[in-house]
Amino acid sequence: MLALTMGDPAGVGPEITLWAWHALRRSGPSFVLLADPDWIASIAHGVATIRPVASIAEARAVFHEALPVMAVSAPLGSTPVPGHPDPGNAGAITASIADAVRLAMAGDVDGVVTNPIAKAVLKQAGFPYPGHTEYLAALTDASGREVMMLAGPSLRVVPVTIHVSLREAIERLSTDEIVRVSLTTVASLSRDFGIARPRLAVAGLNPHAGEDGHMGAEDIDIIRPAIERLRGQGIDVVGPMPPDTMFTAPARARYDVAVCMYHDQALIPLKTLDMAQGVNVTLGLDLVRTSPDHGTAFDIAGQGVADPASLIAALRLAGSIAEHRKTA
Ligand SMILES: NC(=O)C1=CN([C@@H]2O[C@H](COP(=O)(O)OP(=O)(O)OC[C@H]3O[C@@H](n4cnc5c(N)ncnc54)[C@H](O)[C@@H]3O)[C@@H](O)[C@H]2O)C=CC1
Ligand SMILES: NCC(=O)COP(=O)(O)O
Repeated sequence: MLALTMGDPAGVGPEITLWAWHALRRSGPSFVLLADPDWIASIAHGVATIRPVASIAEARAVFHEALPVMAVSAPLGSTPVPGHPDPGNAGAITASIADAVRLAMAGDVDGVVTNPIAKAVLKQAGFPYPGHTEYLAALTDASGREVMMLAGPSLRVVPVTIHVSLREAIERLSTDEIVRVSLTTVASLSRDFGIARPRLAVAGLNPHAGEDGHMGAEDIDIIRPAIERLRGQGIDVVGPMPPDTMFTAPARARYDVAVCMYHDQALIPLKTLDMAQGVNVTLGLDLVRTSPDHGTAFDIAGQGVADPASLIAALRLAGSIAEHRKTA
């Protein structure tokens, strides 16, 4: 049993949740939605039967016949309108995440799957974190240990720096941080994905990975020493790879994960290749957390055209990681 957060209720989260339940109700993994049961029931439109539940045992018992919904510890500020986010709902959105984490840390659920939130909307309401990844780390006393991975059928990527400007990403890049992120990634691929000896490809930062220092010094001064340290620890690693050619099909066949230097270096190839099936996984925490790779998609919310595939993949991957951890 997994806990699924409500995300921004004005985004596509609610409708893809209904379709995800429809797709998984027989095969699982089972999940309980943390949201306002009356509001979800008002939008279910025959796609799903909604069942308010007060316990995980109850959720487990009803999942094959109804989508179990557990009330969030903070109420909605207003009735959600698709495509029109309201910062007044930030309290319920973030409480849904905190409630899910509590259930996971207590061992009541096997993991947390999050629906998309709009960072700017939460910021307007005073939410101090740049995204789920950092909030989940804070909630589980693991700040500084979190790592973001995006995994799809064609590619896995890990950005060393996450939700910061490009300028700040370059300033923050360090040998220690590349090593930390890489080691956490290796441990997770081995424990959570069953890859005994993961092969890492570390991206360069600059064009042509710096062209021997003629196009930037970071590849030589920061990235190469990290690769040498990782090799010294027995890790199968190559790099710094010229970023413009490391995502071609023949290059991808030679590694299990690309360690990238900044958010878009990682997420552009991932979403270009695997948008519909990509899953965001948080590594380095004491709980299992996945989410769809896409955002709130306010432009199409409520129109009945949102694709639930990435959320379904996120639920399946969380179930699979939880199983791997139980048997590890
Ligand atoms: N895990 C999370 O909570 C994430 C949240 N976001 C947030 O989402 C908000 C919007 O971000 P955008 O950059 O516009 O990205 P987005 O992923 O919401 O939308 C980009 C494009 O993809 C389409 N799209 C997204 N999901 C789709 C789906 N399930 N089916 C069909 N089409 C889909 C949208 O209609 C839009 O044209 C931002 O506030 C951002 O912070 C973005 C990424 C992840
Ligand atoms: N672009 C990925 C993203 O914004 C997801 O971040 P998070 O909310 O999972 O931390």
